Amino acid sequence: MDQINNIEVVPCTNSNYLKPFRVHYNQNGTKKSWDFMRTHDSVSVLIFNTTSHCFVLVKQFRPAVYMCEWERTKPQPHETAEKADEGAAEAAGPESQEGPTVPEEKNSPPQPPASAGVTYELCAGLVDKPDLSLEEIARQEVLEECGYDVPASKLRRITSYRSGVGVTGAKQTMFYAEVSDDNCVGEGGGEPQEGELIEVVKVPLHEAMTFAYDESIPKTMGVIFSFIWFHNNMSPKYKISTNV
Ligand SMILES: Nc1nc(=O)c2ncn([C@@H]3O[C@H](COP(=O)(O)OP(=O)(O)O[C@H]4O[C@H](CO)[C@@H](O)[C@H](O)[C@H]4O)[C@@H](O)[C@H]3O)c2[nH]1
Ligand SMILES: [Mg+2]
Repeated sequence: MDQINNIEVVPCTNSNYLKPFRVHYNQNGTKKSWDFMRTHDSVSVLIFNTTSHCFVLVKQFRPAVYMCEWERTKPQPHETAEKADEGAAEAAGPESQEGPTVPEEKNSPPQPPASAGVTYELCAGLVDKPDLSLEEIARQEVLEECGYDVPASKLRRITSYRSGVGVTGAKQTMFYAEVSDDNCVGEGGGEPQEGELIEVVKVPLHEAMTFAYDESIPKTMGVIFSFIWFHNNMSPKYKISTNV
């Protein structure tokens, strides 16, 4: 289990990963504006191991998810005794540009466990290498994060879609990779020099649909969609019956 401590939230003024903007525009004669972030597009890969009949997922600590959980478990302003500060606190908000915020204030509940920020995801990565094809980026992620060496030509494109239409509008392209134990050349786990701490986890095929709809298991939409895609497109080949 990861140890998460010394948390401090500060304004993000300069990032290699996201840039906030405000766009002004006229829509059908009405003046409007919208705040959004520019980020990288991404790829994700549904990996199915034909030796063990398991899906191969990754599990990792996501700071953004953790901070959402923290916010959710914090008492609402009307529940705190600090009525006088309420207006200012509400106007500024923890993520405002006013300066650093340490979430651990008096009256705050104890810090949530690290597990509150850990999610199950498809193997995925940012499209941040302009000279590489999406397939090649996906191939590298499968190797780095999950330890399977599969040629880019064996990746089947499932579809692409917009992730986060309100905030980023970024496109994610999803692939399917069939692997066997023979393709396993390492443990995966991500690039330690990039600070990635990824756990590779297997979900048996016969448990996939229950897993997909179990709300107590935090996961991405990609996991749910791809399991259903497999169910609709590949299940006959693997002769399974699932109860959805
Ligand atoms: N975001 C960020 N902020 C930092 O401050 C920050 N500091 C370092 N990094 C580094 O950026 C790299 C990001 O890793 P990946 O290329 O594997 O991309 P993912 O984070 O897996 O994101 C994909 O998968 C997600 C799940 O399906 C989707 O939601 C995303 O759309 C999709 O891109 C890692 O080396 C990480 O150490 C940061 N990354
Ligand atoms: Mg990744």
